[in-house]
Amino acid sequence: ACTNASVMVWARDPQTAQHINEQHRNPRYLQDIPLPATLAATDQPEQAFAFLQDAASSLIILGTPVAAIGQACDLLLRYLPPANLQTTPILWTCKGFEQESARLPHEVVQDRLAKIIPYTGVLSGPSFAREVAQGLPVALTVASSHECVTSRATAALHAGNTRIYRSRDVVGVEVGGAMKNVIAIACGIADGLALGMNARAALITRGLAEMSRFGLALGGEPTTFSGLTGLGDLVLTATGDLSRNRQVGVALGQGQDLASILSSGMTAEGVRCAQAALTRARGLKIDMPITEAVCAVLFDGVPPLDAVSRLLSRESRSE
Ligand SMILES: NC(=O)C1=CN([C@@H]2O[C@H](COP(=O)(O)OP(=O)(O)OC[C@H]3O[C@@H](n4cnc5c(N)ncnc54)[C@H](OP(=O)(O)O)[C@@H]3O)[C@@H](O)[C@H]2O)C=CC1
Ligand SMILES: O=C(CO)COP(=O)(O)O
Repeated sequence: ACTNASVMVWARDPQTAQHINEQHRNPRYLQDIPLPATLAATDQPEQAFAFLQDAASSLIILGTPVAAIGQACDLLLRYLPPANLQTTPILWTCKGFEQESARLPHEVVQDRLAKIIPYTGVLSGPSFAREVAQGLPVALTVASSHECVTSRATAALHAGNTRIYRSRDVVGVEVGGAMKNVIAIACGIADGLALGMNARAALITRGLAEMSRFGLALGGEPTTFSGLTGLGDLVLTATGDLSRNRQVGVALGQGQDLASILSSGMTAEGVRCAQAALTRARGLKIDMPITEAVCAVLFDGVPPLDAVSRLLSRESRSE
């Protein structure tokens, strides 16, 4: 979707890789969208990394959910050629907190790669995969503490209908990406209950306040939360029907139970990370009423309307 650069996809499923090479479509995701002729796939990590011949101009993007980011790092450590270790930037796209450890993706990556692979960063922002694959306009942020990472990512991805903005605020960008999913579930619940557009606007605005409070406490910068990866992605996910997190919320609001909603195997990172985010926020003494309400509905069997009543019955406060 970005440039005419050659792209090699590593897929863990050999049949998926074969199908991509032969049919130029992904049989599992967005099957209706033809893939560019410059994109090839393999299930062999050695073959994927051998593709990175020009270490100076290559870029690796880890496109897995948060739950697999540690495994993806292990794969890099095992198979990335020595020439690439100190030169090729690694970006990830996942949005959330790790379920068991409540760590942000960069904390997982740092733990695994820091001493061996220095150049890492996060790619985030409002970007439904379907629209990106269709080549529609999109603006994203790449954040890293290394300028060489943001400039390489910009050189590789900023083209045509794709705009790349640069940031140094990895924490703020990751907190925005994680929390917008949780708030999108809350907005979906409100819409599933037909509570109206005023309620949705209130949840987005107070959700942004919640995201910002939490993000600042974790070390993010204030302006990041009004940017693409904060407000931008929050508005997209909370209001756009392509959002899987929003879809989960709508179904809950309409009375379906969580197990049946997730039975298709759909990825909804907000479900996976809401409890971890809450645990981490409590440790920092940050008040997160909307996240608490979402967790109560997801995990404690609280009926959606009761969770809304709890939110509404909170004491009045200054904005
Ligand atoms: N979809 C979207 O619009 C956007 C998603 N994101 C974020 O990016 C991340 C990924 O999202 P998305 O692509 O939608 O998720 P999906 O679950 O739809 O796809 C994830 C991909 O990761 C692969 N994968 C999962 N686990 C592993 C593993 N252990 N080892 C190797 N590969 C693995 C899957 O392989 P397999 O097919 O074999 O299961 C699949 O190809 C999420 O955190 C999401 O929030 C960010 C921006 C937009
Ligand atoms: O992150 C996304 C858009 O930026 C995709 O949102 P969902 O994971 O809710 O589909």
